[in-house]
Amino acid sequence: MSDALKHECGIALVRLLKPLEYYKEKYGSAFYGIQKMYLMMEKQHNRGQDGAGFASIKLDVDPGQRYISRVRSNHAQPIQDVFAQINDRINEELGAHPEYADDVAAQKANIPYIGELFLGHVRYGTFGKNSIESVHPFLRQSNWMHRNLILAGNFNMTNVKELFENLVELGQHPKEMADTVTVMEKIGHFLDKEVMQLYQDCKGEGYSKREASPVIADRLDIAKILARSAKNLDGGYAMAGLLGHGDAFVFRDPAGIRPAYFYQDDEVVVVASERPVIQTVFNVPFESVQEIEPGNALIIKKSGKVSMEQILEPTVKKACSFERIYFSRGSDAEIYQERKNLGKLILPAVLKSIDSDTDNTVFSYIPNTAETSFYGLVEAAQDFLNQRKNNYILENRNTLTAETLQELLAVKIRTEKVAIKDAKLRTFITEDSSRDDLVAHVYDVTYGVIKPTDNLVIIDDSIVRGTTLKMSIIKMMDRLKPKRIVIVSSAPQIRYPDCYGIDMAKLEGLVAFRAALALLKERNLYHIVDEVYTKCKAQENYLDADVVNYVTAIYDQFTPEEISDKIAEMLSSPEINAEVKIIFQKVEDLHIACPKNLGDWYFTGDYPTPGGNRVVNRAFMNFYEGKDARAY
Ligand SMILES: NC(=O)CC[C@H](N)C(=O)O
Repeated sequence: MSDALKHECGIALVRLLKPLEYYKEKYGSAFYGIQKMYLMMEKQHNRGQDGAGFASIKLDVDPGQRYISRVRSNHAQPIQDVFAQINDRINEELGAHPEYADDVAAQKANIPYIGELFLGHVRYGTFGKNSIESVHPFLRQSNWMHRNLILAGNFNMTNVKELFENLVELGQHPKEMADTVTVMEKIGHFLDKEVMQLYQDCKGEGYSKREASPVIADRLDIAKILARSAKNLDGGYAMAGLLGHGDAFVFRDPAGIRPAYFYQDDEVVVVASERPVIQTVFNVPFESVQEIEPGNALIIKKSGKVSMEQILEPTVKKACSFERIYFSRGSDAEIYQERKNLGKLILPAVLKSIDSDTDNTVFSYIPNTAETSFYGLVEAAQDFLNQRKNNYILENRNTLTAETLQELLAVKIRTEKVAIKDAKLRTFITEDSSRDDLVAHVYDVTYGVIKPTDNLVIIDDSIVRGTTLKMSIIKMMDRLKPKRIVIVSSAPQIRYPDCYGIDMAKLEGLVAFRAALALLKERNLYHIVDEVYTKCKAQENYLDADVVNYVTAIYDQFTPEEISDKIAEMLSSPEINAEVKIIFQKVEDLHIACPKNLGDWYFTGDYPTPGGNRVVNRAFMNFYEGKDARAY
């Protein structure tokens, strides 16, 4: 994506099912779990670079011994920083105590971070700021082992404010309004309740307080706690939690908006936000990694018992399609094919834009995430060309000479690496004066491969704000003096805000929205903007279930092509000599390419939870009232 879009988070959970000695013997180190966590987090760095955090739990320790460790960082390279801290500390201890080297029991007793249960997180915030306090995992401490709660999630709730109010209604006094704290305190509240209940039961059965503690831990019904806590949640989430004594869970929203995958054998249980992370780090095949089903929680009891339990009734599955288009790594077997299909399916529109003149067209892509859809586009273009050659040969088979046949077969689809991101330049971009010129050079171009008679087709994953296209890419492409620049977006037009984990909560930032406004103005239809506002305003105090997305009226007046053409016009400027065209994927084709991820609210306004309609209304009102704020 040429626009920097802050998005996503990644979770990583590992539970070692065997005693630590086993890993020392088999893999040469009792720090096996930490090493795996490092890899799992690094392999998800694409999901978040605002911050990273790690927590670990040692099972079965004696009172007085530390059993929970946590490190968080919001430094420039947060994952590196977290593991540098962990490494330093471990090496310090091992250096000071050479006798620990082969003594796993001593390592576990004396060195932090080593343990049997781990939770990691990489963050791009969608709520609050990027302070260290906002970095996951969050920790709710207690002197009772089983009441310690550690939480990390890839999530965004549309109703955090309401959830926060609920806590206050319960008499609580949360010390901050971070969304993760709110969710954690909610789970914490029901955890406390469950513990109380179990304690009463134990008491009735004649257990002493001390005896009751492990019995409570054993009997804790995680599914019940989660079901109570999740009742009013409205959002997209994959929430991972650990309890101090060693239970763990990962719980996914009922529409399956946010992703969560797991793997299990007799040594480990592993959860991550992306499948290939688990495949690579544990060297296991595609089929052995499964999805946590929507509305379900994977529950790992301290005993090692693993179960999948339904927490909430699943709704229609609307897994986020942006995961497939852009966020998740394309190394996933399915995602790789899906991205290629996105490229393939858009070829007809591309051919139309270049009058099928493939001889005078160079195909390229904007690095790096669009590379896979580029391969798909080019394969489809090759098929098209072959078909054309076929037809020609069949039609002219009587007159064809060896030379013309050779000439014909030599014709190829022209592909070049035209745009190269010059990442280093970004750090200079500070001052406002001459900023535009600097920004223009964020992308470098390859000279000498484009002729003035050529079309230049560039595929990108998606176009959000269009700023980089306007300020840099199109300007730099124009220096190559093509006849026409065709920008191809493998995603449809982004028309509506996200409220489920992508930090895209403002309408006026979206180039499609600005284009629609411009068209409304041009055609003297701007009164529709006022009408939409009035309708949104009237719904302000409605229950979420009753709110309708009226913002669709802004787009309803126009065909997608009209909006695309307007976007092209807005991204071009008088000094650009080439004709600029923009093509977006059709929503129907997106669904054909990515059939398992039908969540498309940012393209269609079709939100999978009632809170989504409230958010899009709020976003519109924020725009209309000139408020620069997130809409949830
Ligand atoms: N992208 C995410 O999943 C963010 C998680 C959470 N909402 C935060 O801001 O910390």
